[in-house]
Amino acid sequence: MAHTACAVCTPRPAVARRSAVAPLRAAVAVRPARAARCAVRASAQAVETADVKSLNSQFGKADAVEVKEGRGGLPTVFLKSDNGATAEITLFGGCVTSWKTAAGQEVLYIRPDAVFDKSKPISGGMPHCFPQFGPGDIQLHGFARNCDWELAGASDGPTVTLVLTDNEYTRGMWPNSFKAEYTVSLVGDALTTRLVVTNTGDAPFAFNASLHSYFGVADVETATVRGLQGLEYLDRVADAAHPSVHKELRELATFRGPVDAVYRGAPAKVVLDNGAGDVGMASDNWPDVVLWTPWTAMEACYKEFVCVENAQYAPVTLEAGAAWTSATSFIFSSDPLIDFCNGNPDQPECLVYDD
Ligand SMILES: O=P(O)(O)OC[C@H]1O[C@@H](O)[C@H](O)[C@@H](O)[C@@H]1O
Repeated sequence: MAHTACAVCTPRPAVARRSAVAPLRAAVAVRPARAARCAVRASAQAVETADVKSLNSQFGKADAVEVKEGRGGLPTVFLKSDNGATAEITLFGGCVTSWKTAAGQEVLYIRPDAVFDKSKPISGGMPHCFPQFGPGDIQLHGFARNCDWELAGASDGPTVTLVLTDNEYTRGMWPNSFKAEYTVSLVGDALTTRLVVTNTGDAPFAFNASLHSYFGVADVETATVRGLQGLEYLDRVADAAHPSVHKELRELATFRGPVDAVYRGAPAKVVLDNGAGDVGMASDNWPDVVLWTPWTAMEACYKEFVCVENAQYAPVTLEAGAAWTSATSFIFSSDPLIDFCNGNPDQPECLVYDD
C-alpha cells in the first residue's frame, strides 16, 4: 500500500539511564459513561467533544487519573503512577499516545504527520487494529482506531477502562454486535494493556486484531528485536495480500530496509532494543508479532521509530456470547534486561526476560 510521507521530524528526547520498575498490578471497576461515536473522515467538526470536566469528576482519582483535554483538545485520560511515570490515553481511538518512565523517557512515538482532529486515526502511540488487521474487506486496520471509546471505569492503580460497542457507523461496514473493553494500567514504570472482545450478538463473527505499537528508536538501523529466531514469518513488503513465507534465522531481527513482517506463533516475551535501553513486551494470547517500518516511504521520520505489534493475525471466530482476551505488559529498562534480571530475578519486569 502507499504510505503517507511524514512532514516534519521532531528531535528525540534525551535519555536518562535507569534500571528499576515497580510491581505490576491492575484493578478496575467498569461503569459505562456514554455512547461511543466514530469519526467520519474529513468532518471532524461534527464530532462531539466529550465533557472532560464531568468525566473527570466522575472518573478522576487524585493525582493518579485525570481526564482533560489533551493534544488537539481531544478528551484524554492522564495516568500517573506512584513513582511518577505517566501515560496518556485518548478516548478517540482508545489510543495510548504517551508512556513516559519516571526518569522522563518517552517510550512511544507519534509520527510528525499525526493529527489530533479525528479526521484520521492517530498516527502513532498504540492504535488498535480491530476488527480487521488488513488488508481485507473494510478500511485497512478496521474502525476501532477512529471511533470515540467510552470511558467506562478508573481506579487509582492507576488504571482506566475504555469501551467500544457497535453503532450505526461500525455496523455500516461490519454488521456485528460486539463490545471491546480496553484496560490500561500503569504501575511503577510498567504499562499493561488488556483487550477483551465480546460477541454481544446472536450469531458468530470472525475478526483479527493488533495493538499497533509505535516505539521511538535512537536509530532505526541499530534497533533490534529479540525473541523471533526460528519463527516462520510472512513478508508483506511486496504484497501484503499475498505475502511470501520465510524462516527467521537471526537472533536479533533488524530494520535495514522496508520491513512488514508477521511472525506467526511468537513467544510471549519479545524485547526491542531501542538504542536507549530495552523495551520488554510480555504478552498473553497475542499469538503473533508484526514488525513494520515504512523505511524511506516516510523519508522525514522513518529513522525515528519502529512498530512492534502484538497481533492476532489469523481470524478468530467468536460464538454469540463468547469473549476473547489478550494482554501485554510493557516495561523499559535503560540497562539491558538480561543484565538487570541476572541481579534482580524476582523483579516483575524480569518476567519478560527470564529465559
Ligand atoms: O496505518 P499506519 O499506522 O500508517 O500503519 C500502516 C502499516 O501498519 C502495519 O501494521 C502493517 O503491517 C503495514 O502493512 C501497514 O502499512
